[in-house]
Amino acid sequence: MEIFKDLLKFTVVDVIDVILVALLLYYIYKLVKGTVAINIFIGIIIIYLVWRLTDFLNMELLTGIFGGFMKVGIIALIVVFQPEIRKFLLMVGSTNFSRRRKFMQQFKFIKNETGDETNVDAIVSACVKMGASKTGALIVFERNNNLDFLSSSGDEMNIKVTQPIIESIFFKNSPLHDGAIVVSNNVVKATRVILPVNNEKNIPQRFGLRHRAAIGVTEKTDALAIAVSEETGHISYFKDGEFVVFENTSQLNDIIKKDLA
Ligand SMILES: Nc1ncnc2c1ncn2[C@@H]1O[C@H](COP(=O)(O)OP(=O)(O)OP(=O)(O)O)[C@@H](O)[C@H]1O
Repeated sequence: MEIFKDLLKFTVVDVIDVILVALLLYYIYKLVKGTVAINIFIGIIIIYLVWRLTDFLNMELLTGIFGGFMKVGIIALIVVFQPEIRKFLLMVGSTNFSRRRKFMQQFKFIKNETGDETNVDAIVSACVKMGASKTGALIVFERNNNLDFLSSSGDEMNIKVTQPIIESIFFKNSPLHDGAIVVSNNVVKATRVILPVNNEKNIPQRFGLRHRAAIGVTEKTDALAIAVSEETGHISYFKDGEFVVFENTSQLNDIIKKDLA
């Protein structure tokens, strides 16, 4: 009966509390989805639920054991989830709300602040041409995480994306061809950008620093990246620190457009 009485005392603050916890869990799940951390995350949820259950049933010994584990576990969690916590904090701290297209589109009648949609066709066509001429390229698409902290390592630019512009930047004799470019809302924001390199992943030997940089930036932020290999002319697409498989350039076009939507 006590439980029902408590349920009746459910206030608006409790509803908000539950919604916020659900949102938090959703974002944590999104961060660890597809990684080994997902199993640890599920394990922790199970232990937490068992702990609450034993507490509810007044099983003191088990509650003590699980409670003790949960308390010490916090430190272990910080160590185990260090990359995910870093990404989460970055996601919270550098979210560009103006770039939340879907959300902002609801307010289009007020003012269109979302900027132009990135011309993915022009970028993919440029990559195909650069691939054919074995011209190396590294293109990063900014999404919700602000990449200004990376762009500042390169040269600031403010130029609209077109196929010739992308090809000219990466043209071998161009002074801008080294490093990566950052594209946001159809604008090349920066060139010659140095990206964080991933040193851990066991990626095939034939992939060097360009590809490791593409993996690095996409696992540390929510950005997307395309790399064109100077050696093979092959185009690779990266999301969440992983290679994304595609069958042809038209499919690549569709995947990127969907990821940027
Ligand atoms: N951390 C980085 N940030 C941005 N660009 C980088 C970074 N590391 C390397 N690059 C770019 O990648 C270029 C080629 O590097 P590297 O040959 O090691 O890459 P790769 O993955 O083997 O690519 P490729 O198949 O084109 O040779 C560099 O000249 C530089 O322009």
